[in-house]
Amino acid sequence: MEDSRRRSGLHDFNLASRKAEEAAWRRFEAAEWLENLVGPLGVSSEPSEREFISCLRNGLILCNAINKINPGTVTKVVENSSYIQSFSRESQPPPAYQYFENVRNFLVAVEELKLPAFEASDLERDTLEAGSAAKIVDCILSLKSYHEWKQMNCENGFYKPAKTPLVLQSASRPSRASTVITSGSSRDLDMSALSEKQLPVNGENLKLEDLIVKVIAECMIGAKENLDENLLASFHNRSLDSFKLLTKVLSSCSKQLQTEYPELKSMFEAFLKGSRLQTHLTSSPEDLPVLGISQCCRACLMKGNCKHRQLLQMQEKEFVDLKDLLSRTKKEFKDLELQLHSDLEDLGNQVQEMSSAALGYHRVVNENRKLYNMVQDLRGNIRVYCRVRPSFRAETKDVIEFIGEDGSLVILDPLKPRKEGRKVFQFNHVFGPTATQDDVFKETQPLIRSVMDGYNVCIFAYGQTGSGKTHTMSGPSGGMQKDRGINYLALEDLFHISKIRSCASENGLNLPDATMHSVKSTADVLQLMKLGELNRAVSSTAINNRSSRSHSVLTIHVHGKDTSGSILRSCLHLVDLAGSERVDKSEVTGDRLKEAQYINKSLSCLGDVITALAQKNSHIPYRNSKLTLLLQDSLGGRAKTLMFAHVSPEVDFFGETVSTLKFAQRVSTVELGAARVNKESNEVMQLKEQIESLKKALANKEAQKAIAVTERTPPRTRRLSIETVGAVKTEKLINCQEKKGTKTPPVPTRARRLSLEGPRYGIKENIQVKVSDNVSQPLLGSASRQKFNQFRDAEAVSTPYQHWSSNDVSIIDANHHNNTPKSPNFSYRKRAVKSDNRPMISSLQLPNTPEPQISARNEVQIEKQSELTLSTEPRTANGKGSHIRKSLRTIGKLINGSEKRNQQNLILPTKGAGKINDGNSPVRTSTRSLRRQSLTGTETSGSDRSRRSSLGGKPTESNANDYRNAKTPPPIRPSTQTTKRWM
Ligand SMILES: Nc1ncnc2c1ncn2[C@@H]1O[C@H](COP(=O)(O)OP(=O)(O)OP(=O)(O)O)[C@@H](O)[C@H]1O
Repeated sequence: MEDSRRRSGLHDFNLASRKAEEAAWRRFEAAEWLENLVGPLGVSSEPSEREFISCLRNGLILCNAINKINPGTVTKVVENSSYIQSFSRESQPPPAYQYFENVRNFLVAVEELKLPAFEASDLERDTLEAGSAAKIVDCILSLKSYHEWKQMNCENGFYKPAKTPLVLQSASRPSRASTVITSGSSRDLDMSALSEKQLPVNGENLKLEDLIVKVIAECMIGAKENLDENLLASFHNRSLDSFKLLTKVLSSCSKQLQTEYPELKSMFEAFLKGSRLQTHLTSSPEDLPVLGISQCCRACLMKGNCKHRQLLQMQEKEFVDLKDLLSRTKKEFKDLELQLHSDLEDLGNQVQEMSSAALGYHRVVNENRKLYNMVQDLRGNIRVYCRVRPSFRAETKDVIEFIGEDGSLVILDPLKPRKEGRKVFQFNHVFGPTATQDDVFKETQPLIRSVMDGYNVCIFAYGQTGSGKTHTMSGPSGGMQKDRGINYLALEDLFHISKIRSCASENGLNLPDATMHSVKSTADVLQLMKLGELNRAVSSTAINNRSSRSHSVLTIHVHGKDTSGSILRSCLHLVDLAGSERVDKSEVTGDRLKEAQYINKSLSCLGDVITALAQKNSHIPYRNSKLTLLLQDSLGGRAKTLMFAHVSPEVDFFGETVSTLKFAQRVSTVELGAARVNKESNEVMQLKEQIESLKKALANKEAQKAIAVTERTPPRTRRLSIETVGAVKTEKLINCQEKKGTKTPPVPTRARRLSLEGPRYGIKENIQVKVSDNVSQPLLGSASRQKFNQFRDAEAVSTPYQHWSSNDVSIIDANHHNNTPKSPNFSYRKRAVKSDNRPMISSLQLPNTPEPQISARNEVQIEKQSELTLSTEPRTANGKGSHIRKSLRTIGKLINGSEKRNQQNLILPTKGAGKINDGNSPVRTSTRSLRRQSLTGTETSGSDRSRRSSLGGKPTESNANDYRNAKTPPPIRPSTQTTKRWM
């Protein structure tokens, strides 16, 4: 549609331009003829319409021309010269009517000759319009034809005004002159005159070419007679262009020439051959528009180099090319559009894929972390979580560079270039400064809950002073509800589970001790914890204005029975360690300094234990401090252990941060073996009961014997062992050993030391808060236990299937305080404690003097004692004693066979067990003391030299004051050094 419109537009343009050229051609011809006839016209050889008309306006040329053809036709011609002569004086142009006279005379003469005329107004400048010159040109060319005819016929014949096809259009316009001339139908015109004419002889005035053109023109006029009206109509309504018309006319001319002028045929052909017309006649239809112009461009035709045609051809070609280009571009555009659509679709799909991949990635990361933790559990590794507290100094730079979701932590040494100063650590999880207490608890919850399934769990917070340990374990001070720590949340959770499990059994078996009610809610325990918090030593240092000056241990014992009747016993230690500190930084003095030294010493012992565990040493120095002894079950008893390593983000503490992270890294390599459930089958329970009673009987017997022997013979101290001596003897032995400067003071000595300095520093007192007498008592005496068992068994029968018939929680708050007020609600006792970190052999309490109230924990210790006895060869024996021992041995074997775990946990005090420092310790004494010195800021000597900084590392006396040289744990075997990363 568009194409056809464009094509018709182009066709119109071609037609108009052809017409214009045609008119110009005729005008030039007229001008040329007039010039030849009357002399120079004063215009160019190819005048414009305006020029042409203006030169004819005065009618002088026209009158002269007609007078030349028919002399005397216009008798009175107003000449320019005469006019000039008559009006030169005034120098004014002649009036218009003078010119009009000339024109009118000329037009009258033309009309008399029956030639096409025009109107005088056509010569007026003002009325000049496009095409008005055509009538004038027609008139002049008719005059020319008449002149030529007159010359040819020499007055012999009758002139018929020629009307060439080229003037048909102008002639078709209604005009007075044409009406006159063409009053008769054009069909009335005949060629009779031409048929009568004689061909001019060669060599006459006319050239051959002119002659041929004349003949052709005549033929065309003649042929017009034969032309179809329709053909002419087609030409007028532009469905037939001039070229086709001319072609048709020429072909009829050619026929006519052949028939009428056979002698001209060859000449005609020769003419066509030499002229461009030949080309035009033989041109292909595509050249038709071009031909139209060429026809009109007579000058070009004559010269033989028509530039217009070439130009048009080029333009046509360009046009075709452009059309091609357009169609190609359109196609390309469509292709691009399609491509764009498909690309957008692809992009959408890719974005979707990527988002689902990202979701998948996060899922996989979480899954991997869980699996990693599972593997760690299976291997029995201590879990290590790292927590970075928020920075208190916004203006200083943080050393924390990156905290990964996968438990990776990158810190940056502020004094080194970025690349070299970067240190990467890997933990089970890292909590950033924005992590909330709930976030931390959520990660810890599964571990805490496993205590309800019979696993021992220990969670301890470690780190530099002021790094947020207490915040994690207890929350902000003052017992605020908001941001409560793990201690509170864990308790709440445990009680919640306990409640759910006991509700699950409508007639559930409750523990027989009704007094348990006092700790059935978190509030009860919180009460206890508040007591503990009150008793905890807290003071201000340069680093932390509420610095804990003692370790805090909250132990929750859980007792329960599963559906098979097996007893589950587990405990949860929640430990908030006192912070390691560089005394030069904390700027403590006096008592605070001593506290700091004790804190560092006990942490050092913890480091020793961790190192020994990491190196899988055969001997683990648990007994080197009260702290490690307390945590023995958790650190080596196949318990689930979690450590929170706390770091401060400030640049000032970079050294401490690195050392804490290194220590934590080492802790994470410790393999404790897969955790085990503390389950005792019914059979074992019965056997234990038996052992209990036998043991008691044996103890009574031996005590009596010992007294008798003491009375008879003086003590032989060298042969006494700590397992068999009586209290009095032991006292003596201790005194003796103290005099000798032994490194392992026996129990009573330590107890005495406690009374002297214990309440002041470090772990001073171990207050065991017994939640319920009724809970504890059955665990002690055999009579009570039997009673308990009977009750339990009876209840067990009545409730055939319950996963947990009930859970019972007893609590040992091992906070250390100076003056513990006796609470009427709770009974408590001082445990075997120590004021320093020397070993406490709590398991060596004399069997015949059991404390009236003893906790579940003590119960365990008693059990160990009995096993200890079983595995140790008795010094004295009589018939009865050996009999009892025999049966005990048998029972012990039974127990040992079914309860290997207890055996593994058992610390057998062999002859060398009382030593503080065993020879197996991998770190040299001197190195340890140097490390400790760097931490405590004091010279160490004697037995203190055997201690190692918990932070371990290289000797640092040379740079003890450099905070960047905080101690690092001692190197561990390459096999354990490898940072574990989750798959
Ligand atoms: N994650 C945390 N978000 C907000 N405040 C915190 C965070 N961790 C620690 N703090 C704040 O930092 C200060 C020091 O924390 P905290 O007393 O728990 O340190 P600590 O390691 O127990 O120190 P110390 O060993 O001296 O007892 C406290 O004011 C505490 O509220």
